[in-house]
Amino acid sequence: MIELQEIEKVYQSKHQKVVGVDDVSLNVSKGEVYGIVGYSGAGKSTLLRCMNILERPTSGAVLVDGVNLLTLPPKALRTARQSIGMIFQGFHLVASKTVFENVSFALKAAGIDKVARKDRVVELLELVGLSDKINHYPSQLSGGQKQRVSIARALANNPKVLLCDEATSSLDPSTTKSILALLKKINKELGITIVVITHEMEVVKEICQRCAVMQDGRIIEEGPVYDIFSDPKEELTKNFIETVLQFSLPEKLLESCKGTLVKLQFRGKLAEEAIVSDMMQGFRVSANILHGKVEYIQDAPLGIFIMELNGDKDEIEKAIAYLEDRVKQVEVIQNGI
Ligand SMILES: Nc1ncnc2c1ncn2[C@@H]1O[C@H](COP(=O)(O)OP(=O)(O)OP(=O)(O)O)[C@@H](O)[C@H]1O
Repeated sequence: MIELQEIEKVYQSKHQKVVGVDDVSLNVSKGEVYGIVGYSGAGKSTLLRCMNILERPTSGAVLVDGVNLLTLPPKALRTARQSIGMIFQGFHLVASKTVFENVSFALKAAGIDKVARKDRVVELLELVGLSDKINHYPSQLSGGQKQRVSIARALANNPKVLLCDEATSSLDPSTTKSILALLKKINKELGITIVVITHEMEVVKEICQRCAVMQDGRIIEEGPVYDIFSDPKEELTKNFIETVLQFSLPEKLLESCKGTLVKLQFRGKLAEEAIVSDMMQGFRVSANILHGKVEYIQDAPLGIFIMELNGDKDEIEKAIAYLEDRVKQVEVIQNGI
């Protein structure tokens, strides 16, 4: 649905040159939710804005539904843009207009007549759960409600794609969850392709099927969200994963552990098997679980355990070999003292 080919965006001023996006190519498939994650300044917003030519890339090609937007004359580009909705962290609502007028405006701009506009606004507000706020002003709404209005406005002209620029970053955790649930519903029920940029890995975990990690204008890692969570390759990706999975142990606990510390990661069905108790029955070792959780990533389980093994060196080695054989992802984080 969206194909970026070798996108580069350079900001050139009199005294300096800043590379916002540096040679990025990626594909977002029709109907998927795709996440782009990175810290501030990584180039996420610039890249997202290149997808609807709010920002014109310095070089490269932007294909949306097979059409290279960079080759379109202004009028055709304006029409093509109607199939790409966008929402922002700051909502961008017009303060002096009611909810109805804010949503209706997008339809008016697309040349829809008054009667059809009214029906469509009512339908859209129902979809986002705000029918009772139709005559309210933005100042009378909470952050979550404002974002719902901006989602309704973005969907007004039946876009094929919805771009979300840090759409939940200014919302509290429970409002964030409800907005993410709404985005999920829009994706499932309306089949709209969604691209989200965020610095919150939790958002990626919650709604994305695939994601890319950006640093210094480049994509440093990309793949299915489950693979990124269960087997991150880059240090930065590991840091992002850590914010959700939090598998580090407190220093104090680490200091007091005298045994061998092992971290296990169970993918998919393995998370439901009794591997640790099988190991304890098979070998003369004791296992003290220091940390353990099963995280669900798009309904697929990912289990993480950190345990301390005690026993004879030989038995511990055999137990670890057994775990490696069954679990595959085993890391000895401290050898027994
Ligand atoms: N209009 C501009 N003029 C000059 N430099 C810019 C401009 N817009 C962005 N940049 C630079 O491009 C780089 C990427 O910025 P961008 O806003 O895309 O990052 P980001 O990952 O979205 O960060 P944030 O989450 O803080 O917005 C930064 O170094 C930024 O300073």
